[in-house]
Amino acid sequence: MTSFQSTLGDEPGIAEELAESQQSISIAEFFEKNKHMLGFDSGARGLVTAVKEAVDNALDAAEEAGILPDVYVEIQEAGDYYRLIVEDNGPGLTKESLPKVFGKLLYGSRFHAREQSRGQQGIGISAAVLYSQLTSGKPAKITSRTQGSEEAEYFELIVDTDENEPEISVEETTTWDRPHGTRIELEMEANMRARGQLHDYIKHTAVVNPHARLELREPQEHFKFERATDQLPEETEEIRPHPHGVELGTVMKMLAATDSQTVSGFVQEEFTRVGKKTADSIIDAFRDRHYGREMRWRPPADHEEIDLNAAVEDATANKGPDATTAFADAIADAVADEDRIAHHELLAAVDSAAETVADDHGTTFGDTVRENAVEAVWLALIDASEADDADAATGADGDSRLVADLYELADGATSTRKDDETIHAFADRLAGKFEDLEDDRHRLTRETLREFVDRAADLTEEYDEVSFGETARENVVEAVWDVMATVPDDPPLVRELNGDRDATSNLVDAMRATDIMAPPTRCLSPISEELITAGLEKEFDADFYASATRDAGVSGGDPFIVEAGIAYGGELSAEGTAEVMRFANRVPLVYQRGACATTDVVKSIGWRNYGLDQPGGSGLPNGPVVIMIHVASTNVPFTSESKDAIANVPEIEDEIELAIREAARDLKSYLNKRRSMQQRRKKQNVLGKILPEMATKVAEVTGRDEPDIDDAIARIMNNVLVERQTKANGDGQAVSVVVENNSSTNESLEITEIVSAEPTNLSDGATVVEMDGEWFVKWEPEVGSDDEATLEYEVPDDATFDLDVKGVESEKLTVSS
Ligand SMILES: Nc1ncnc2c1ncn2[C@@H]1O[C@H](COP(=O)(O)OP(=O)(O)OP(=O)(O)O)[C@@H](O)[C@H]1O
Repeated sequence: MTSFQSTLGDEPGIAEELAESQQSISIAEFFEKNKHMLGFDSGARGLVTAVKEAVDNALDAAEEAGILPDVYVEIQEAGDYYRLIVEDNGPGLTKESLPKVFGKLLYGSRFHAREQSRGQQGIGISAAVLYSQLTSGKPAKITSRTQGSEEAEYFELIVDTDENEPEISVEETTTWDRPHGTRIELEMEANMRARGQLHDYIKHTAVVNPHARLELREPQEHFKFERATDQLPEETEEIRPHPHGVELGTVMKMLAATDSQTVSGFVQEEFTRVGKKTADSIIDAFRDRHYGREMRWRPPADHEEIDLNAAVEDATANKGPDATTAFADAIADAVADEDRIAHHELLAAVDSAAETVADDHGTTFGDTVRENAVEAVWLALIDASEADDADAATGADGDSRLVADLYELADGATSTRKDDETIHAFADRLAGKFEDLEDDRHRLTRETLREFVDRAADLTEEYDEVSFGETARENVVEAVWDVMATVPDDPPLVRELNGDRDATSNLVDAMRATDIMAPPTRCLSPISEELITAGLEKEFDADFYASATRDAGVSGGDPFIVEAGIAYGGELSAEGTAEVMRFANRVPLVYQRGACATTDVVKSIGWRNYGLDQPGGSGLPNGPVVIMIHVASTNVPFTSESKDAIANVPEIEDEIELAIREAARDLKSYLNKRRSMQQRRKKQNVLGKILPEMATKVAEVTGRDEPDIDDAIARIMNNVLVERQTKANGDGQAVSVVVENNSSTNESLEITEIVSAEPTNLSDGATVVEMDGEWFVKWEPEVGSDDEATLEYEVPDDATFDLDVKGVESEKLTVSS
């Protein structure tokens, strides 16, 4: 039976017919259909996204111009629609760029800049315009006034989705009371169901942007967040990409575009943190990959009957006996001086011998003589047998020198469990591979070396019935590669590399393998530990706050910094799981929590280790905790264009984890301390109840005075005891404050006596301040463990006192006055 498919190709013109319906799609048309990708999937969400795009742009623009941002957001009900107005005091937009910014997707100033900014793609605000025109049919109304201009520009426009170009309906100049800035008015089908997310976005934006003034007026509520500081975030600078993490395709593009001619110039010019020395290291690593290394063999030992002098002399003709001997001696000495020697090193030694001897003897040693000498010595090194004593006795040939040399390397690199015979058989096979090499300089890449080792190991396993596992193989490769020499060949020029995928891939590998200083962080603007804590304190009434800012890392050539903060206890809700606050480049992320790398990392941490409750030992911890994470990067890897969630990039996840753990360690010590203080308090309460009863009983039985309970409690609890004693002294009284440190640590205290009369005869170290008829007498004694300090003064008889002690937690302190 003939199938439909098999006849399809026979019909003439069908491919042509199909081809006719193929056409390119404009990016605007694409996003018109796929608005969910940009965060405009519903009316509720669309409104939040539009606010976010406009506010992020306003903050970016003002900061870039060095202006403290002032952003006003208003949402009005407008019949069937909502009207969104966002006004900023930024630098404004020129008449030429304005229509494109709002009426063309993928148009912006940040896509190519390696500098931290909220905006990245050049899609955000034009997508909001697109969403508004799609749902309300109304154009966007934009007013903008640039600094110093008399008038403002006013436009009404939409995105022409066929062309992805702005379609302007109104264009005029107007007056505006703001000296500079931009005002956007969009109408859209929307609702306020995502009010919570909207408030969170504005509130959290205020937390991490304390230099901004933000106002939100919506149909039901009105918020104003005043500036908490006049300090703009440190200005960021654009940087070049870092060599760690740039992709192959990017480097190929960069090679095509660069003005540099050499690879050294290219890496220094186009990348950050690459100077001459680093460029040299990159080029060495590149040579290893591109050209391979040359094997270095051991020079002959004394017991080996290898006469390099004779070899050179035999190979040298017509130079006269003296010059020939001197030439041979110089080469043999140079070889003997090396631990190991590679072919190109031998070449250099022969050249140097030729120059010296030529000067001394007035003869020249041309290329042919030199080549003959190199060949003769090299053959002697790699071809000869090593006649050891045993062989000499039996007259048998020893192993080849290569076998002996490789045997030693392999023996040192493999476990002692492998017997001599196995290693020997392996070395023999590996040496055979070197001998078979077409390149008699014994030059090979690491991959080829690995193939040689694998082949030799496979054969050894097969014929000698022993195992030669992965670790042993890799160790042998490492040991041999280690003694091999990087070749001195010049790297290809940029024009030769350009378009050569394999060679460029070697360069990319070389850049990644080279130790290079972390990228400069002046392109980033982290919030800082201090401001994270301040922000959390402002927002959450907790008992404890911790924060951590990590050093910069690199991902995809872009530097990034991760910061974390934790708030615990206090007024935070103890019910349910921890609240996770996510930020990227100071922008709160309000959607897609479950798809975000930050959430994944928080869930993967064993929070029980840090003193939090975590059912099942994984997932979000329970309790009164807020965990805040900020990822700052010149290019945050979002999971989608709507920039809701950070992708699972391993280097970034590692740093997120380290930042959280750093803050969590502080939380753990706080919780541990709190727990031990709670136990102390419990114990002290019990003692405080039992001891007085016992004291009374003991006094009754013995007929003595009741002992001092405070003293006893302080000693049992290992507390610091501060006790005031007074004694009559003529007209007045002598006061001593005794500090008894029963704890196991040294303590620094701040002790203040507030006295109603002027004190005299103060003991050393006291300071006195009089205020409104009260004298504040202050000492700051350091009291060692098990030590005591006595602070003294005198006052008139009728004086009253008040003792205040600081520097020791209340649970570890007993004050008796
Ligand atoms: N309020 C504003 N004041 C001054 N310039 C602005 C303003 N809004 C936008 N721009 C300029 O317009 C460009 C495009 O903005 P758009 O929101 O489309 O993209 P973006 O912010 O660069 O990136 P993303 O798509 O990630 O939001 C910005 O890069 C910026 O140069």
